[in-house]
Amino acid sequence: MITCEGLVKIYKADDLEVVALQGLNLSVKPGEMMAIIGNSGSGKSTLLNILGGLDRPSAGQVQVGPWNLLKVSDDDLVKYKRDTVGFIWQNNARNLLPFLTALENVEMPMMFSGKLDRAYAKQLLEWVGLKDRMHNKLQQLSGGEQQRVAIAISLSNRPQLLLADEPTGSVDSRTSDIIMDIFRKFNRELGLTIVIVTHDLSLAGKVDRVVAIRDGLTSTEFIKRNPNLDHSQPLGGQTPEEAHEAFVVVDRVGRLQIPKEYLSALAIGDKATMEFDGDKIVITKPKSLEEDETA
Ligand SMILES: Nc1ncnc2c1ncn2[C@@H]1O[C@H](COP(=O)(O)OP(=O)(O)OP(=O)(O)O)[C@@H](O)[C@H]1O
Repeated sequence: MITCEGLVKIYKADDLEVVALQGLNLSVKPGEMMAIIGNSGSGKSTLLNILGGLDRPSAGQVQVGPWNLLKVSDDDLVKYKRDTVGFIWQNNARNLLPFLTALENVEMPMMFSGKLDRAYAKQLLEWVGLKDRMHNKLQQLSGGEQQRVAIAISLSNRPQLLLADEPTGSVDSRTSDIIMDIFRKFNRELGLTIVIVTHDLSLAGKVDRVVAIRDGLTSTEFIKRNPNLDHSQPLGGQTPEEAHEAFVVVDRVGRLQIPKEYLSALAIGDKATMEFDGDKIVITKPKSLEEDETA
């Protein structure tokens, strides 16, 4: 569904350049429900905005289904945003209208794209557990309920891909569990591909795969230990390490990222010695640094 190769995003402000993504690789299969985790400033939102067609990449490759998002024309990008992708933000005020009912809010994007389908709008609200509240105005709903309306809206045009930026960032842990269960239901029953961006490690146990981003690059990948695990059983509170098997990401040309804490523990600066030891590769501080530097 998604392939990013060597994805680069540079923001230019006055004379300053910020390299938010520096050659990121990522691949997401159709029907996968995965999370991208990283610290503040690691490039998560930048990646999601590019995948959602809200921002253009600077270089590299980014393909979502049949769409090449580096080369797509502005007109096609509008079609892509309308038909292929659904978006959920942490701050749902961005796509909700408080003076309309939940149902009217879900119908609004359908009207914009000329495909009003009231039965489907009602079905979506029922799926997110708001059957009895669909005629309430948004301002009469709680924050968690509004977030569920936002999920229904994001699916109103039947996208194949759902992108969620910190979807549980401003709700309590019970509501967070409800939202993750709703995502899982849509993933299973509609085959929806879901990419969730978060810095909340407790969401990790609820997805099939977690990709960690560090400094604009994918660094580590966590894959669920038992993919057949019943997803309806809450795994909340588990860290990626507990619920998943961890792998370091090795890109197509053999590059990998060594965690900063490992490098500083061994006082490795900009050079290291690498030895192949039959069945492992050993990375150590250079034995003869001076020799190395004069070479
Ligand atoms: N529009 C912009 N102009 C300039 N720099 C930007 C812009 N958007 C993001 N950046 C910079 O790019 C880097 C990555 O930002 P990004 O928002 O993608 O990180 P993030 O991982 O989503 O962080 P957070 O969790 O805090 O939202 C940061 O250094 C940020 O300051």
